[in-house]
Amino acid sequence: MISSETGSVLVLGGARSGKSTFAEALVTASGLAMHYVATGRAWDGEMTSRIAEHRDRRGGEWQTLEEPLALVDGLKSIDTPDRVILVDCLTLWVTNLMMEERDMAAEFAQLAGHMLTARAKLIFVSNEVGLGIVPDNRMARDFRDHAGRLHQIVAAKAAEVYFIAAGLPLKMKG
Ligand SMILES: Nc1nc2c(ncn2[C@@H]2O[C@H](COP(=O)(O)OP(=O)(O)OP(=O)(O)O)[C@@H](O)[C@H]2O)c(=O)[nH]1
Repeated sequence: MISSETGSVLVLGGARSGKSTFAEALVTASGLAMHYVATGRAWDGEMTSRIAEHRDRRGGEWQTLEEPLALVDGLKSIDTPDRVILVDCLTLWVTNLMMEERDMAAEFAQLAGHMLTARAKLIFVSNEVGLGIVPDNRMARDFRDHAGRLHQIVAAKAAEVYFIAAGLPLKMKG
């Protein structure tokens, strides 16, 4: 039997699959105060314009928190039951943790622990990066493995899990 331990949601999909738009719609439908936790960084002009596009789409009703590394601390700082928090996205968080050579298992365990006690509704967006051919460099293989492990941890705790492809959601859990 598939079980869940929290009211959280995980939304997985490929690049430009429509996963962020789908997750944003879940947030809007919740009727709760809308918070966006961005793990991305504007490291170049292209990312800056992608971020600007996201901000325009969200509009002024959202509160945005940028937490490239201290994701759990960020989530704890706004953890009240009247809030829904969209975390976009777990894979960029994994990238940032790897760049800083953090203890991945410890970071993932901390997030899983927070999911069990969170009072806010949590919606996680992440890239499914494990479907292609085996990457030819070690770092990309490690990244793919860390992301896969994190997805399993978060999916096990989540009440609902969706996979998005071509803008269409497939409900996998809940
Ligand atoms: N720093 C920061 N990053 C943001 C903000 N809004 C969005 N982002 C980042 O922008 C990233 C999404 O970029 P895109 O490349 O457009 O998304 P995508 O995954 O290709 O496309 P979708 O599947 O449609 O979501 C997210 O992972 C966020 O971390 C913001 O206000 N500040």
